[in-house]
Order: sequence, then structure tokens, then C-alpha cells
Amino acid sequence: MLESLWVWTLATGLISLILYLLGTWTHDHFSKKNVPHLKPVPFFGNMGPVTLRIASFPELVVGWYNRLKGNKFGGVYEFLNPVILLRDPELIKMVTVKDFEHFLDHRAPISEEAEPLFGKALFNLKGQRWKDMRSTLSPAFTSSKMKNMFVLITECGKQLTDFLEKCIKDKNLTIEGCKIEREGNILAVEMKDLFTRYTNDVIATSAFGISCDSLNNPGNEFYATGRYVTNFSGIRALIFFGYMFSPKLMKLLNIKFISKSSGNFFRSLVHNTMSTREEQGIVRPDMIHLLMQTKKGTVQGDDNGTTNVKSTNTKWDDDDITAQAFLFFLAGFDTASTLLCFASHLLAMHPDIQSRLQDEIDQTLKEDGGKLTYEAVHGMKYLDMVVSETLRLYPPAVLVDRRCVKQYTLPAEPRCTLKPGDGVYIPIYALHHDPDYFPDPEKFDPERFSDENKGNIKACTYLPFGSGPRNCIGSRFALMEAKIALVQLLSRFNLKVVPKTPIPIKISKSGFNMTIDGGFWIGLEQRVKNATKLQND
Ligand code: HEM
Repeated sequence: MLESLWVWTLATGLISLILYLLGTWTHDHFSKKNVPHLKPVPFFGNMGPVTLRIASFPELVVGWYNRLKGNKFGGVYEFLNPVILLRDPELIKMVTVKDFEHFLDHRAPISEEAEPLFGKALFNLKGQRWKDMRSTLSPAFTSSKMKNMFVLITECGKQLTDFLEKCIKDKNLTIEGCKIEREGNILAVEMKDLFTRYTNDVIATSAFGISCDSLNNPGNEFYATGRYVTNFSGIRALIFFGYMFSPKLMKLLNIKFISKSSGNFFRSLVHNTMSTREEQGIVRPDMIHLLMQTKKGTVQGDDNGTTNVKSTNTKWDDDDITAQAFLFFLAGFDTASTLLCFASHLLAMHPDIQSRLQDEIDQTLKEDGGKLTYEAVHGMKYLDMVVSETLRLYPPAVLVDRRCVKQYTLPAEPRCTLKPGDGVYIPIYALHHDPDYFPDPEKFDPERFSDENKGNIKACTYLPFGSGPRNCIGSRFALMEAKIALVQLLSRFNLKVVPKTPIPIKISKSGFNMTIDGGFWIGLEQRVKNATKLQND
């Protein structure tokens, strides 16, 4: 009896020791290098609060940033992976811009072998392949290409506002599938549901060349698949954590981030669209057309769309092309709708700002005879200030990373040399909320971005689209898409607080998506004095 107790105690002790060693074997990385760092917890490192849903992702990052105050950089542990968090804007500039060649790649936990649709996409490509693909795709995002897509996006904005008007006017209309409720003359709308349908339709038409109308056809397969693949909460957040913790283990266990059916859905969609267009000689001003040109190496690169044919030596196959279309979808579906949700919430909460913005919209449309043009949208200064301030307060990308590819000594004290494979974090959300850079940081104040004030914003403290050559390739597209929706919405409706509007908002703790608890419920009231009815309507 005594003997078996001993065996049990010994076995338990041994297992605990092995587990402890397994869960901490990298956790002396920073102390050995004398780098200031946060104390890690076995296995979790410094990810515990978000993994256990004690904190939201932005709260976690602000916590790291504040605890490392007084240092230009510091170490944190993403589970077992040591990562350097850059606090100092000068250092961020060095890493992302000046010495960018040392930090070419994202860390990208999901590899090409594990998930080809992820791994082959621009965001995850590494080294020369990334350079080739980036320079091949860049001409697809010039202002002349954006101008061509403007019409497609405006059509989606019109579908959105027509649908809402129909819901308000026709009291007998049953609204199924969408999260919309009637409260007298006001529509209470869950904006995330509404705007993901809009961004879905925008990306469906401009990246895949198909028309969805997800408000009138709420259950369409494109939208359902989009919601699934862009959901980084619940079980999918756990899978993502799994990839962060150990990509090898996830591969070994054959746990996929994208289901086979969703992957096949996108593959056949892109493949069929390309074949149909090839066979029938269809040309449409959208991304799939540009991707087809990319494949042939004939994207026209200059902003006038004339000469300057771009070609690289790299050959891209159908899977490479599908991965880019898929990434545009992934990148555009959630981020742009998040921006629109927070903008609507902030405008409903600040009627004075909303009314000033509506004045600008009405005035601009009046001057242009009610026609919404590319130039008019881009000329609205106050609109730009509101959107910029929304992206400061609630950046859809809370944090971005880089992977060191060439040995690099950070130009700061204490001396820290990064080796190929080492990771760095750029804490976007925390920089945007640092009172040293943005006084009274929780205040929604578009004036920070006025012509007089925006010059005072310190370089590399405002980074909603990242920084340097690896920044967001779709930023112009995203801003145009969001501005079109806001102009169309605010020219026809007032945004109001309703009983279901969560006040104050609480950022969700359930995953990586930047969203809130309770849903973005906002009231829409048709404007009585609809100064200028859009001609494009
Ligand atoms: C408000 C909306 C958006 C936000 C806030 C956003 C933000 C970002 C950020 C922070 C990055 C990483 C940049 C870095 O590491 O420095 C990124 C990368 C990227 N974004 Fe966006 N994005 C948005 C919309 C879009 C849209 C609509 C598209 C495509 C149509 C897009 C395509 C991409 C791609 C392809 C990359 C990877 C670039 C590369 O690695 O070369 N994004 N985005």
C-alpha cells in the first residue's frame, strides 16, 4: 500500500515536472538576454487573460504596453513564443520602414501546407514571393482602378439604403433573415449584420464579379460562407490559438482552420468565373479581372491606365490567384464592416458631429447636382476626419507583427539582437490610446484630424493600416467603401440611440474580432428634410 502511494507520488511529481518544463522551456528567453519583459505563466505565456476570456484582445495589448512603460521595447510571450513588443514610434519606423529588409515577413502561424488558401495569400507570403506578388498586385489598387470600382460599390450602397427605406415605408413587409426590428417610425438595426451584408456584396462584386444582394437574399451561400471564414471567435478562436501555440501540432492533428467545403466553394467560384470570362471574353472593372491579368503578367500599372505593362518572372497558378481573391474577401468583409459599425455607433452617440457631417454631405451633393462621384466622396474633409478618428478609437487590427529575416540589433537600450525567425509586435490599439500621443484618448474628437491639427500627430503613432511597404494594400479600397456607405446612409437617415443600443460599449472578450457585447443596435430614422436625393438613387 505504502509502496504504491510512493509510486503514485513519484509518477505525479515526474509528470508535473515534465509538464512544467514543457510549459516553460522558452520562458527564460528574455531574462537570459537581459531584456525587460512581462512575467509569463506556464503554457499561456502572457496570453492567459484573452485565452481564458478574462480580457478582450485590445485590453490585453494595452495591458502589455502599459506594464512595459518606461522602455522603448519589451518582451512578451505569446504562449511559448517570445515576441518583442515595440513601444517606441521611432523604433517602429526603423523596423517597418527604414530597416524593412530585415523584417520583410509577417509571422503567419498558418502555413501554406496546413491551409493553402491562407498560406499562399499575400498576407502570409514570405521573402521574394511576397515581393513579387505585392508588386504584381499593387497596380490593382491605384486610384484609377478604385475609380473604376466606384460604380460597383455605389450600387451596393444604393441596394443597402433602398432596402432600409423599403423596410421603413412598407409596414407590412416582413423582414426575415436580417437583424432588423421596427420601433414605430424607427428601424432598430444590428449594424454588424447590416454592414457585413454590405461589405460582403461589395467584395462579391468587386473581387469575385458576382452580384449577391445579401439583404434581399439573406441566406445566400456567399454570405453564409463569408461569416463562417471571418469568424475568429468561439471554437475558431481556439483553433487559431492552437496554431499560435504550435502550428506543427495542429498540422499533426489535422485540425483545419477553413472547412473543406468552404475552401472548395471559393476555389470553384474563382475557377468557374475565370473560365467563363476567358471563354466569353468578358471584361468587368473588378479584382478578378485584375487577378486574371496578374496571371498573364499584364496588369497595367500607371495611374492613367495607359502603358507601363507590369510583369514579373514568377508564374502564378489558379491556386495562387484564388488565395488572393480569398484574402481580399477575408480582409475586406470584417474590417470594413467593423469600421462602419463603430462609426455608426459614435455618430448616434454624438448627434452634433452627425449633423455637421450631414451638412457636409448635403452641401457636396447639392453642388454636384445630387450625383455621388468619386471626387465628391474623396473631397469631403469632415467625412475623412470622422472616419480617421473612428479608426483611431477602434482600429479593426489591434496589433500587427513582423518576423525578423536578417539579424538586427534594435537601435535602443538595452542592446537586443534579433535573429531570423524572431518576432516583433506593433501594438496599434495601445498607441492610438496613449495619452502622450492623443490627449484625452477615449474622447471621440474628429478635430484631431483637421488640417490644422493632423500635422501634430507623431509619425508611427497612428497606424490603422499598418506601416511601411508591408502595410494594407487595400486601404484606399476600404476607405472608399466605408465612405460611400456613410454618405448614402446619412443622406437618407438619421442615426439614433435606441433602447437596445449598448451604452457604454464593451469590447467582446470572445475572440480576436474587434466587436462588442450585445450587438451594434442603432436606430435609423428617415430624414424628413432630405435636402438632396442622390441622383444615382
Ligand atoms: C478598414 C478596413 C481595413 C483595415 C483597418 C485593414 C488593416 C490592415 C492591416 C493593419 C494590415 C497589416 C499591415 C501591416 O502589417 O503593416 C493589413 C494588411 C492587408 N490588407 Fe487590409 N485592412 C482593411 C481592409 C482591407 C481590404 C478591403 C482589403 C482588400 C481588398 C485588404 C487587404 C489587405 C492585404 C492583402 C493585406 C496584406 C498586405 C501584405 O502583406 O502585403 N485590407 N490590413
